[in-house]
Amino acid sequence: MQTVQVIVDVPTMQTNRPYTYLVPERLTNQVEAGMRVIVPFGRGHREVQGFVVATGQTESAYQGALKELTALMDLTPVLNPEMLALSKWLADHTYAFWISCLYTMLPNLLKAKTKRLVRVIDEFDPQLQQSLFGEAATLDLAQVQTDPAAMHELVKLKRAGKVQIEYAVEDQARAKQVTALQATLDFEVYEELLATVPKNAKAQQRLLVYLQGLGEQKVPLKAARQQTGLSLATFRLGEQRGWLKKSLVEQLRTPMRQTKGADRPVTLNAEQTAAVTAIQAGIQAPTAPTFLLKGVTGSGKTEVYLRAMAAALANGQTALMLVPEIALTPQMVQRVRGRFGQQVAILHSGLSNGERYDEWRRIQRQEVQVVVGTRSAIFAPLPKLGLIVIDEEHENSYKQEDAPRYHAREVAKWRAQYHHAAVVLGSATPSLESYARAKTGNYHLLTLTHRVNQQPLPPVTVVDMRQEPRQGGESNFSRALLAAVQARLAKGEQSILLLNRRGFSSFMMCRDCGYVLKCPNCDISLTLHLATQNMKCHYCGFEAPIPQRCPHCASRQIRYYGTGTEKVEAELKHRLPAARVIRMDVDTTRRKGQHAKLLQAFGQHQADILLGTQMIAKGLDFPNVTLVGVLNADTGLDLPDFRAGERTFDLLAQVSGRAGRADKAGQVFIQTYNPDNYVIQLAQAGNYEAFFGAEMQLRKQAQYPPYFYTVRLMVAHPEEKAAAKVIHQLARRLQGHLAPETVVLGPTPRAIARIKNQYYYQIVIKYRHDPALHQLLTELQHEIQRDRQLHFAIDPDPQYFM
Ligand SMILES: Nc1ncnc2c1ncn2[C@@H]1O[C@H](COP(=O)(O)OP(=O)(O)OP(=O)(O)O)[C@@H](O)[C@H]1O
Ligand SMILES: [Zn+2]
Ligand SMILES: [Zn+2]
Repeated sequence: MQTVQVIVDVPTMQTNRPYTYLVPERLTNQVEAGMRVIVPFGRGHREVQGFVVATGQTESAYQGALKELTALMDLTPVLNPEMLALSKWLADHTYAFWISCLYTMLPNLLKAKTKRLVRVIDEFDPQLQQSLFGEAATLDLAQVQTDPAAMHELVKLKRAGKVQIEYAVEDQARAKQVTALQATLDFEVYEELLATVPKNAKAQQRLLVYLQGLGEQKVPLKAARQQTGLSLATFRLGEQRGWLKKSLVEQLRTPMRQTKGADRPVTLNAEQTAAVTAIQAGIQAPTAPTFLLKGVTGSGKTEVYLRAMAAALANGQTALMLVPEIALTPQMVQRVRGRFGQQVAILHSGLSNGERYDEWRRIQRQEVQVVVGTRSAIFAPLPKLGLIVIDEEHENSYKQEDAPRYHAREVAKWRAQYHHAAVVLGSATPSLESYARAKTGNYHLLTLTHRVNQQPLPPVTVVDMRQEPRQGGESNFSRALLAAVQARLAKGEQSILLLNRRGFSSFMMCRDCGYVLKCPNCDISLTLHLATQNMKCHYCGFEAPIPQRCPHCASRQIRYYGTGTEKVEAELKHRLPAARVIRMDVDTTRRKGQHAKLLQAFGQHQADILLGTQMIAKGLDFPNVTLVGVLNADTGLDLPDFRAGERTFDLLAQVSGRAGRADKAGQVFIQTYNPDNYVIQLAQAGNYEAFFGAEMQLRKQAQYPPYFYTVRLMVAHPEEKAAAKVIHQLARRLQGHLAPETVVLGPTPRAIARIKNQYYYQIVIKYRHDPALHQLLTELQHEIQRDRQLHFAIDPDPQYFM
C-alpha cells in the first residue's frame, strides 16, 4: 500500500520529524511529495495540516499500526523536489523546525488557512461536472477534501487542465477575472460566412477574418478591441450569431508594470567584458562557481548583471537576482524590467498577498525566466536556474533575523550546487567574509576598477565638527558644507544629504536629573516623532504624549537629544529658504509607492536637496547630483558590535558614490567628531584595500569572522530569573564538549536586555573548526528544559550582537 511521509504543522522539537501515513485506496498515485494534507495527529487524533515530503510503499503486515491521511489539500504539489530537499537542509543548517522552513518557501496566501476554491475553466464530462459542482462554477475544496473519490476526480481534472485552484482571502486576493473571447467555428466555416456576409458590412467582415486567425487561443476582449478597432456592438453581434463565445479568464496582477520604455544594452568596456565572459563560462560549466564582482561605485556592475542574466537565458536557463530592499531600489527594478520585459517577476514584502501570490504562480507555471526580489525571493521556484546574482552582497538584510535564520548567500550557493548554476556576489564594498574568500581563491574575483564615466571617484573632505563655532546654538551644518550646498543651488545642481541614524534616535532627557524617557515594556528610550506629536517605541510600538515636565523631578528643562531628519529639514529651511528639499525617512515613505515617487521627483529636478537616512545611500544613479554631505559620520561607530566599523565604512563609501556619476565632477563632505578614526580616514581615501587590511588585523586579534565563525544561543523569558537559569545551564552543558580553540562569550544579558516584556540572555560561541559543535547544538535543542513561556533560539552567523 502507498504511504506518505508527512511533516506536521506542530512546531515543537518532539514533532520535528516525518510521520508515516497510509494513503486511502482511492488516492493511490494521486498524492505526490510537495502536496499539503490533513492528518490525524497525537492521542486525540486532532486534525492537523502537513506537507508530504516523500512517498513510499509499505508491507501490508505493518499497515495496522499506521493511520490514514484524512484529506488532500492540493491538487498539484505546491513545492517541487528541489524545494523539499532545500527545506530539509535549511532546517538542519539553521536549527529551525522543518515545518517553518517549508512555510518560508511559500507565499503568504498558501500559509494561512485560506479558502481554496476549485473553478471549472474548460468543459468536461457534464455528468461528472454536475455531480461535483452542481450548478455552481466553483467548489470549496475544504468540503470535499475528505472524500477520496471526489479528490481522485479533481486531481485528474487538474492534471488535464479542466479546473484551477483559487485561494480566496478577504483582501482582493482572488485571481482577477477578465472577459475573453474565443473563436467557435472551423476555418472553412468562417470562409463560407465571409462569402455570405454582405460586402458593405465591413465590421462583420473584419471580425470574421480576425476570428478565423485566432485558432484556439483566448484573447481578452479589451485586447481584441484594440487589435481590431471594432466596437463592442460588433463583438456582441458575433456572439449572438454564434461566431464567438465569451468566457472569463484569469488576469494576473503584475506590480510595478510601468517601465520607461525599453532599456538598451550599452557597449561594455574592457573590464565589464572580461567579467561577463568569465560569468558566462561559469554558467555553461557543469560546476557551481561563485564570483565576487568588486566594482567601485558607478563602475557599471548593473550592466554586468544584466548581460550575465541574458547569457543564462540564451543558454535556455533562468536567472534570479536579489536586491537588499526593492522599495529602495526602484531604479534597479526598472532597468531589469526594461531589459527583459514580461519575462520578469518581482517578489518583495511590499506587495499585497494577492500580488505576491500571482507573481509566484507566474514563476511556478514557468511563465517567467527572470525573478528580481528581496531575501525570500531566493526561494523562487525557478526551474533550470543558470545564474543567481546578489547585488550589494554585504548588506545585512540578506540574513533573516527570525527563524529560519538563513543567509540568502548560503541558500544561493546551495541552489547553485543543485542546478550547476553560477553565483555572482556584487558590491563596491564586499563583506570581509566574501573578500577573504576571494583572496584565497574560494571565489573567483572579478574587478571593475574605474567608473564608467572615466572620472575619478569624487574627492572627500573630512570636516572636524569639534572646530565649528557654537554661537547661536549647535548646527547640523558646518560652514564648509553649507557653502558647498549653496554653490550647488547657484549652479542648478543637486545635493544629497545623509543623516546617519544607525543605532540612534532622538530621545528625551532631563537636564536637571538626567532622566531619560523609556518604554515601559522594553529597555530602550522612546523616540520623538514630530509629525505625530508623540514619543514612540521602535521595538513594540508603545506611544506616549511628549512630556512638558520631567516625569521624575518635574523640571521643565527637557532636552531632545539626537538629530532627527525633521529637525535637519527645519534647519535647512531656515538657513537656505530658497532650497527645495525632499525628505526621505521612515515617516515620509511609509505609504506604498511613496519612496519611488519621491525619488522620481528628485530625478526630475523638482527639488535641489534630497535629505534622508540610510535608505538614500545605495543604488541611486542621478547624473545631476554633484554634492554628497554626510551630516554625522560617527553615530554607529561606537556601537557594541564588532561589525560597527565595517558598516560605517560601507555606508560612507556607498553614499559618497552617489556624487559625480555622469559628466559633472562630484564632491563629498563627511562631518565627524572623530576625524582621526581609521574608518573615517580610509573612507575618505576611498581605500577599500587598506580598510580590509586594517579591519582583518583587528578581527584576527579579537578572533572574529572571517577568522572565526560565530553562533549565538539566545534565551528569552518574561521572568528574568528563569531566563538566567536556562542560559547558565546551557553554558555548563557546553563545557568540556568544545574544541580547544573554541571560545565561549557569556552568558550575558543582551545590550537591550528587555524587549516586549521579555528578558534576553545570550551566549556567543566563536570557533574555527569544531566538527562536533553542530551535533552538540542540535542535541541541546532537544534537551533544553522548556516551560511554555521560554523562547530558545540558535542563530548561526548572527549579523548583530546587541
Ligand atoms: N559600458 C557602459 N557604457 C556607458 N554607460 C554605462 C556602461 N555601463 C554602465 N553604464 C552606465 O553607467 C551608470 C552607472 O552604472 P551602474 O549603476 O551599473 O553602476 P554600479 O556599479 O551598479 O554602481 P553602484 O554600486 O554605485 O550602484 C549607469 O547609468 C549605467 O547605465
Ligand atoms: Zn517598547
Ligand atoms: Zn528630571
